[in-house]
Amino acid sequence: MPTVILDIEGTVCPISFVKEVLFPYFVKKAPEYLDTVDFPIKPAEGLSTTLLGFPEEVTQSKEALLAHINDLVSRDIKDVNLKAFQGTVWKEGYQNGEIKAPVYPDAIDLIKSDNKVYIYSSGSIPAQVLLFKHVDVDGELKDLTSYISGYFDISTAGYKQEKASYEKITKEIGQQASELTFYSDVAGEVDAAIEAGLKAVVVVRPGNAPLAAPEKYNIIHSF
Ligand SMILES: CSCCC(=O)C(=O)COP(=O)(O)O
Ligand SMILES: [Mg+2]
Repeated sequence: MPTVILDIEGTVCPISFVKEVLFPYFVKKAPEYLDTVDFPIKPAEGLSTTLLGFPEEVTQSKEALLAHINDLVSRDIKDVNLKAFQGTVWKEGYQNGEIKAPVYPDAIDLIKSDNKVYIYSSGSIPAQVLLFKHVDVDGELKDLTSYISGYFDISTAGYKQEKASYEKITKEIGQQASELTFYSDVAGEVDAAIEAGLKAVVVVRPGNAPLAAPEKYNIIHSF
């Protein structure tokens, strides 16, 4: 049974879903969440623990923290604390039906196939699970999590353009690197996976950034 590792944004769902739905939802809701904690933030349970991961100088006031968070979002910085906070906020949107994940039909077919499927995204693992629990299939919500063997994010595996992250994932999965195929829209991620000995394929979807050197890669437009 082949084993595949799938990126999310730009691979199994459109980049526009992340940039035009998930990020704006987070930016709109984040202030309300910050209203639930006292500033300067002190060690406590729940959201405060996540927020204390941000640099100390920005956890002194709501205004400073919001400015920092909005800056990270606008530059699409893959920051562990930001990703954890985003997952917390998106949970509300998925649960109240405002957010549904537009996973490409061919990606749904792959996930439901005989392949062993793992996910590796910069989005936090709780955010990944929410996404695959709330997949929009012709207007109906479907939960695909039972088809997924495991999840990796930047807090568990490391950054996606680093060879060591794929070595760690290979060890966790417990197969030879050469038996694993990683799919991503980002050439730097595919390069890192190949360096670690995995097979890797670039997925080109509508709206993805153009590749600088397409001739270097195995490319697909759908699974
Ligand atoms: C649950 S993924 C949400 C999107 C996100 O925050 C992100 O950073 C996607 O990055 P990817 O590694 O999937 O391209
Ligand atoms: Mg991606």
